[in-house]
Amino acid sequence: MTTAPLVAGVDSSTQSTKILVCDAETGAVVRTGRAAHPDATEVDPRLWWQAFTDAAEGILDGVEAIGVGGQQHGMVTLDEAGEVVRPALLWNDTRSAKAAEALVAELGGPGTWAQAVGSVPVASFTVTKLRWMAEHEPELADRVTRVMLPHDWLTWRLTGEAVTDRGDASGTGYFSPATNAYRQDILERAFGGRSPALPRVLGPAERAGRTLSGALVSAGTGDNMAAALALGLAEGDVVVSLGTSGTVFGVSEVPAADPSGEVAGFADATGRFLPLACTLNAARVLTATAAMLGVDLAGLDRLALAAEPGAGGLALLPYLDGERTPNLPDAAGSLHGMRRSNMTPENLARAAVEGMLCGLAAGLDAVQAQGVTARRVLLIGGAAQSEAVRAVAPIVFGLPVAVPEPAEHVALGAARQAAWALRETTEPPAWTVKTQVVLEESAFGGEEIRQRHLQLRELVHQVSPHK
Ligand SMILES: Nc1ncnc2c1ncn2[C@@H]1O[C@H](COP(=O)(O)OP(=O)(O)O)[C@@H](O)[C@H]1O
Ligand SMILES: O=C(CO)[C@@H](O)[C@H](O)COP(=O)(O)O
Repeated sequence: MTTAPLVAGVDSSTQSTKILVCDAETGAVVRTGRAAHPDATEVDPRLWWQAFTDAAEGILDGVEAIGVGGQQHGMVTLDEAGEVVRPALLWNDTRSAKAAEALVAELGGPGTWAQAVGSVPVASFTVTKLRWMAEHEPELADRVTRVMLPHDWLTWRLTGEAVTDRGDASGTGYFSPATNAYRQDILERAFGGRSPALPRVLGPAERAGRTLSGALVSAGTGDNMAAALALGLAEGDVVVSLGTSGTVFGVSEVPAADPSGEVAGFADATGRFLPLACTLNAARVLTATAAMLGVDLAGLDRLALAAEPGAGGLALLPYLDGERTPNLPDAAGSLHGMRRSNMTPENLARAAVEGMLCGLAAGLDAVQAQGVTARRVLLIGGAAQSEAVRAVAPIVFGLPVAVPEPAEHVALGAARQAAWALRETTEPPAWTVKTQVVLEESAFGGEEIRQRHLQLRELVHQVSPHK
């Protein structure tokens, strides 16, 4: 009997590093590892390396190939000696919001950006962080000779090669997914005329290099692209991922260019495109609400499930960390519609779940407006494990919701990419994803909940300093 090679997939996301060691033929998970990241919006990349080595402790024996999926957009700056110049600014750091506004205006407005790089940059995008650094830390900016994304930096630590893929590159704001080329002019304009080196963009199954111990390393990609690769998205499938960020995306054969900025026209990890809408407030809305109510996440589920759909008229607009879509970086959350009769822990728990999902429902509309067909939602990410989220999602989305078997889908996709690079085949290996439950859509109450959420959004937009 021959045994299949082992491959490893790494998910270096906002809150933690997770590693899956998988059978390269079937994708069956053989071993797992995990380590936490600091809770901050700027993080020294060396802490990600530490988390990687902690999570990898004792599980990589016999692994022939590794792929790295990473949180998108983070700005990693390196000097001549390859040392980190400053802590990385993460996708959820909103300090570059003004820089984003200025850059959008300078290049000719949102439509010009959407055509140039597929997306209208907001504070999340790397290009705006470089502008912020050029303006606020010019002496540090002068020392920067190389710029990378989080997954690029980990791949570089593993192989010594400065490489990326078009999926993650498409979140920088200086790479065009439509032409597969960097926009050096945009990079230089943003970074005050400086011209740092950028990682070489590899094809989907190309090899980045080898680790010191000889394991092959694949190109790696952004975390959402890795999840899409794990799930092998078909036409009609739309993913809703509920991690630190909430994302909605589907695979497309054509690039998106949404001048409203609601949808980012990313590339995927297979040579196609990944139109995506992203909110800043997802799983942590639930942890914050649970803490406020003095319960754990299971307790929050029980409370939310004990309330009626619509939470008795209570609505939560969960802009707890500001918001990205809609672009309201300085906004705070709002609780609306309070009456003596509805101010119960049950309704508050329900309003948190509904409010979080309504933000994603707006993203679903926006992604569909960009030509993505949605016949079912695949629910993934940490908060997809919540019973209340599973109950409310089909109501709010008005679509059947399938929950793939619990797995770290980003790490799984990175492992699948590693197996693909190992085999050097034209298509990724045929791993199958099992669906755990399918929840039928429910027309009951969804439209009313969404409408109330939209009205509350309008109210908040009127008083927000950015709109
Ligand atoms: N059963 C659950 N109910 C609600 N939230 C959950 C549950 N299990 C995990 N989470 C949340 O999921 C988040 C982690 O999800 P994950 O997708 O790993 O995030 P990230 O990729 O951003 O690091 C945490 O905020 C955690 O509280
Ligand atoms: O910025 C985006 C997508 O554009 C985020 O989705 C990040 O990629 C972080 O992902 P999580 O750690 O929340 O999964």
